[in-house]
Amino acid sequence: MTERLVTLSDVCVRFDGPPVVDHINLTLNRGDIVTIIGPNGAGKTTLIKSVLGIQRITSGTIWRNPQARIGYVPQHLQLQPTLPLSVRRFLMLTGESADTCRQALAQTGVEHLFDASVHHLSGGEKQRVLLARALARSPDLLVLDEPAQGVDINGQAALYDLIRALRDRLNCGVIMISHDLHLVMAATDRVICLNQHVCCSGYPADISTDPAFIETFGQTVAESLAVYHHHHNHRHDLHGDVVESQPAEGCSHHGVH
Ligand SMILES: Nc1ncnc2c1ncn2[C@@H]1O[C@H](COP(=O)(O)OP(=O)(O)OP(=O)(O)O)[C@@H](O)[C@H]1O
Repeated sequence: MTERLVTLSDVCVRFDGPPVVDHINLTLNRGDIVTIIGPNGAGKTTLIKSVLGIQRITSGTIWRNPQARIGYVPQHLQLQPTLPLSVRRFLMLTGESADTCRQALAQTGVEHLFDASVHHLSGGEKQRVLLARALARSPDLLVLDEPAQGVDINGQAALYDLIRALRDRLNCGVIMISHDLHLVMAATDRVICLNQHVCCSGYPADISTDPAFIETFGQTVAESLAVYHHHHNHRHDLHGDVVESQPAEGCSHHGVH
């Protein structure tokens, strides 16, 4: 059975000028992987901060499943460089036990870094440690703001594979922001192309031929993604049964359900 984790209804966020997040409707269910793409300044981070409840919305409503635990990997992590801090201590700041933290680190493939200094991690190691911190809470919903930043291309593919595997293992929902369109096309279930409002949304393969996508990213980018057109036209429920496909939804000011 579909279990709803979060629903945004007609959500707008405005700072001083025009809305940064403009009339967004979105539902995320357990088991979904939804990726938000869009140009710089499109409101992606503001949108996921609204999902988390750390960004006040100007209008609309957000419903969160009260039972759902949320794990968050932020875009930037500011650590005081003069403060000695091991990965173990960093993870235990979540309030979870050393055992739980070590297991979370094992799930992201970097258990050997348990006693390393957080200040000496490579880009890819840091992202895996941040992911482990989010996993330590056994989340029902994982919220990831550019999880593959600072990671080389092979590492990025591995990280997206890991996120999919974690979704399968934990049966959680995932909402993330990504700038790597090729990896998004290959590794996500549903894409939302955001430019303040939802330009288009749907399956990755359908999205790249949507006029609103081409307008946002340009013909060259859209053509370079043509390789993904051999898409899956169905998906499976938790029992492996085929369920109805969802075509891409074009045009502005539309929601994603
Ligand atoms: N607290 C704030 N006060 C004022 N303006 C803000 C605030 N937070 C974000 N903005 C503005 O809202 C717009 C959207 O920012 P946001 O960080 O959501 O974009 P983004 O799509 O995540 O961008 P990027 O891809 O560059 O990370 C930007 O113009 C930004 O300057």
